[in-house]
Amino acid sequence: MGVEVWLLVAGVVMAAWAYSRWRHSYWSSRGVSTPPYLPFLGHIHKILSLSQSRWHYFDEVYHKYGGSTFSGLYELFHPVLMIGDPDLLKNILVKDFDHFVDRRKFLSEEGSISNEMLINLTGDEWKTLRGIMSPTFTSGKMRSMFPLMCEKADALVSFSLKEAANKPFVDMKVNFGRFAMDTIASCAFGIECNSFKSEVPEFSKYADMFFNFSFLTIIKFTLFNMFPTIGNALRIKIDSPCTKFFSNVVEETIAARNAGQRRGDYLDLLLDARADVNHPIITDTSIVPHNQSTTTQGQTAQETIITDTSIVPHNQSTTTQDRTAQETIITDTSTVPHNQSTTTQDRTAQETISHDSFVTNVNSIPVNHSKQVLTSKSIVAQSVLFLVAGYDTTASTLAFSSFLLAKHPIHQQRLREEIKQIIHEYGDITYQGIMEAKFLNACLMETLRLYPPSTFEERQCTKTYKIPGTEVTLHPGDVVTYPLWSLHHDPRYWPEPEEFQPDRFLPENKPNITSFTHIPFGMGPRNCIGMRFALMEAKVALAKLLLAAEIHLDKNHTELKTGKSLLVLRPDEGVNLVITPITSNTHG
Ligand code: HEM
Repeated sequence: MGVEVWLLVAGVVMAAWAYSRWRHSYWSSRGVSTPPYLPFLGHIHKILSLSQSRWHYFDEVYHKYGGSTFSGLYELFHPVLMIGDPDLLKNILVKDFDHFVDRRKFLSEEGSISNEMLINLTGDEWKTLRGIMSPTFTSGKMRSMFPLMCEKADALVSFSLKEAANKPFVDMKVNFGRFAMDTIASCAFGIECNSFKSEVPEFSKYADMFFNFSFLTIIKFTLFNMFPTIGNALRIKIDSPCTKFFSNVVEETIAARNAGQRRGDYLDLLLDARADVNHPIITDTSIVPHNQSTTTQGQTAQETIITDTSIVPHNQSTTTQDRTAQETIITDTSTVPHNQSTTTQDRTAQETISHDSFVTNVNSIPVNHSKQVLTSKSIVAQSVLFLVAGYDTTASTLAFSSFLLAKHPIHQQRLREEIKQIIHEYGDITYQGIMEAKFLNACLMETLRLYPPSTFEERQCTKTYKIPGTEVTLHPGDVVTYPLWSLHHDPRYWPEPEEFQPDRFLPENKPNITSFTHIPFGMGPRNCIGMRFALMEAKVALAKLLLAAEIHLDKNHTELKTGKSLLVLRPDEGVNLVITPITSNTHG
């Protein structure tokens, strides 16, 4: 090769290197420090590492590179800001939410229903859909789903006891998975998947696929999202076969509903939004709770929503429609202040899910009613999302909590005593009793602190935003990530952070908790929409299980392994427990 060619190659390399340096000066030019990074790659090799889960790398950034306040990262050239300061998070997730309404879109191939799921929607589309879906999770709806949850929990207990009679230990992760799937399918869609009746439950098998990301899938996914046009041109497929399976199930169920079988459940809410938003149809209101203010059987879905939102004070001056929109949104933010007029159990519901007492400015997130019409595809998308989003998260939470309670028999016995006390008071496991069970709530909160299924979350900046108290300005498109796992394990907020100490979450100790350091469901108007549902079903399952059996660690499975799954936190090798039935003599 001639000298000219070498010079040309050297010139191209230097220009590329200078370009990379320029792109990677995004954070330093704004006064934000960054962990060491590689030219061109930035931090992507760390974020997508095969040898280390993402939350472990984030924890390193949090502790070593300023992430506990904020630290700049690059996914190739794309800037991502990690924010670990609870006060700043409060601003981003709640106070200045209107600058961070969106999450980064994670696209799948063109035409995929994943692109239409709530989790992926942005701006007005998200607001409208969230407003439609939220009424599924009001306290009234939870109360009406309670008997179904109890039925599924009974099935879980008898199945687990039967297994325990024939095996030295039972993998409770698998059984909680069956329970979570049966509960969601039954409560939201009236589908009976009978997971306890088959050796390999079909629904759980497909839902598992959704979460078993191989490294190749993550690479394909990342590249596709960085270069969607190329991804589509190359016809890269990201959707897992599970999406097709669940779509078919939902489509069949919708066909049955169209033929007249209505239940007033989640699916009907979506179908009503498709049918005619001003005159929604509820032909069978059996699942809708009876309320004092309910007048006629044929009341509209919107009226039903209003009667459900008993935890929110009604603003006399708003019109019915406005009130519905506001209440719909208020009820799903865990930041609503306690109100004098709320009933005991509703207040407990709020306390269960929040230690924060400041207001989200819901008026800043208006809902446009005229657009509340869903396409059939969107309905299928939200239904599939419901099935998969609530499955692994809830099953893992239950598996982790059962492991921790087996490891700490004193807490297990204390919890059992609390449940017996509730039965003594209410005659049975009731909605109200469960809502008032403080130690049960504390055990779940502490489990979610130690093992949050989602270890980090994101928001995308939608309007130019100066981070309060700094000179740093974020621009539309910048991504903010918050390290849930690190906040939950930070010894500054949680003394002896690795210890299972449920008492931290008892009402008398809640003043010691720093706001925004325990956020397993996220926070603010875009928090987890299924939080109440997940907590209620987890509480019912734990209560029923501990009442019927003692759980112990198996001697060969005393350690919990996590970290194989690179994105979500779950027990890698199940949770194998020895289950000993409690006879009726020892029961009372
Ligand atoms: C223990 C169980 C669960 C945990 C720990 C959990 C956690 C989370 C977290 C951390 C987020 C993101 C919040 C944020 O960005 O601030 C989220 C969002 C979401 N979750 Fe859950 N979740 C659970 C159960 C459920 C259930 C049962 C459902 C459905 C019934 C569900 C449906 C969703 C949906 C649809 C979103 C997206 C909300 C939106 O973008 O508006 N989750 N969840």
